[in-house]
Amino acid sequence: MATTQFQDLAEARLPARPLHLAIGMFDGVHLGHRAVIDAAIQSARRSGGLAGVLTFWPHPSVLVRPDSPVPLVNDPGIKARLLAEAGMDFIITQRFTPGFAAIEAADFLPFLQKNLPALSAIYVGENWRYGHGRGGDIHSLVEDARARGLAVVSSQRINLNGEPISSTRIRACLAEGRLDEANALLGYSYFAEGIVASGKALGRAIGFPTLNISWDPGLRPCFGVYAVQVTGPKSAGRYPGVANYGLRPTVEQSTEPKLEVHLFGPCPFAGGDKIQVDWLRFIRPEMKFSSVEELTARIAEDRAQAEAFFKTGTTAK
Ligand SMILES: Cc1cc2nc3c(=O)[nH]c(=O)nc-3n(C[C@H](O)[C@H](O)[C@H](O)COP(=O)(O)O)c2cc1C
Ligand SMILES: Nc1ncnc2c1ncn2[C@@H]1O[C@H](COP(=O)(O)OP(=O)(O)OP(=O)(O)O)[C@@H](O)[C@H]1O
Repeated sequence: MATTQFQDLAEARLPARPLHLAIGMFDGVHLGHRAVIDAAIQSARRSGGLAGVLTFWPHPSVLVRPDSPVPLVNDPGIKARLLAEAGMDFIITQRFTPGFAAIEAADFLPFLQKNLPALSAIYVGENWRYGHGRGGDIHSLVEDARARGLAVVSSQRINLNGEPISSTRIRACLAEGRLDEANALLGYSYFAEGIVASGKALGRAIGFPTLNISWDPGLRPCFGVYAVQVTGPKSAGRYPGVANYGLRPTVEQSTEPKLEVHLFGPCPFAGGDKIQVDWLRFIRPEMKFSSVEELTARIAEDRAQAEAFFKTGTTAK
């Protein structure tokens, strides 16, 4: 079944089948989120109901502290795609307006039931908070739900290496170049999706042609060099390469980071193609070199390290 998307609870028109609703921001759709999502999907499949997600846009921090909102791992389109791939039947991206934020915890379930009369069960993590000022918690939720004939399925916090998995932890890993940990927490390889644009063609001149990708993530990962794998429209293959994400201080003065990928083999992609770049291993931080020759020599080393990673799973020389 194709996933149906709604921009607001008030617009959700769903068949009269029991609704199993997972609720949260789900930025990154990480392994902890998957526990909540999978519980909803399994119950829906067992009971002949529908599984859906109630998520929000923008992030609540945009209202609470507009000067420093939380930078997001996923834009709403990517998040919806990940949730659809997980098996969700519907996704409601509720606008997080001042009016919505003002709903008191005690009024939250009545509000949900008014918009989703077939609501049967709610799926959240045990630490989930809701309502104005995050006034409601799992205890109030269970109590209110029982009184209203709703089930609550709460997932225990999933940990990695003894620490809870969270979007916050993943953001810190990505920003600090701890890509292996970020990927382990996500349960998939962090990726960028964008359109191939034309570069300055200096890459070709120095022997390392690159695909320049238009990509402007909310959360900017650590500027640096990564072993990557590219997929795109022209062929079913996965193309290994080495990427730089950053400001390219050796060759330009810019404040807007760019993502560029040098593929090891022939490149089947051209300007205008939409490609996905999976980030597999952090190699080094971006640096300012004193000459293009020094940069070129270093890129040759980066390429060798990335090739070694694809052959042996390690980047050690
Ligand atoms: C593997 C790799 C590593 C790179 N590392 C750096 C770096 O540390 N510092 C930097 O200023 N530019 C770095 N670059 C960016 C180069 O400056 C850039 O690829 C080159 O100028 C070509 O740009 P163009 O494709 O827009 O012509 C790197 C590029 C690649 C492919
Ligand atoms: N590690 C986890 N284990 C189980 N459930 C989780 C875990 N992390 C989040 N959840 C649940 O998934 C839903 C979406 O969570 P939310 O996006 O608020 O999580 P988060 O990853 O903790 O984000 P942040 O770090 O930005 O606060 C919520 O119901 C939440 O309780």
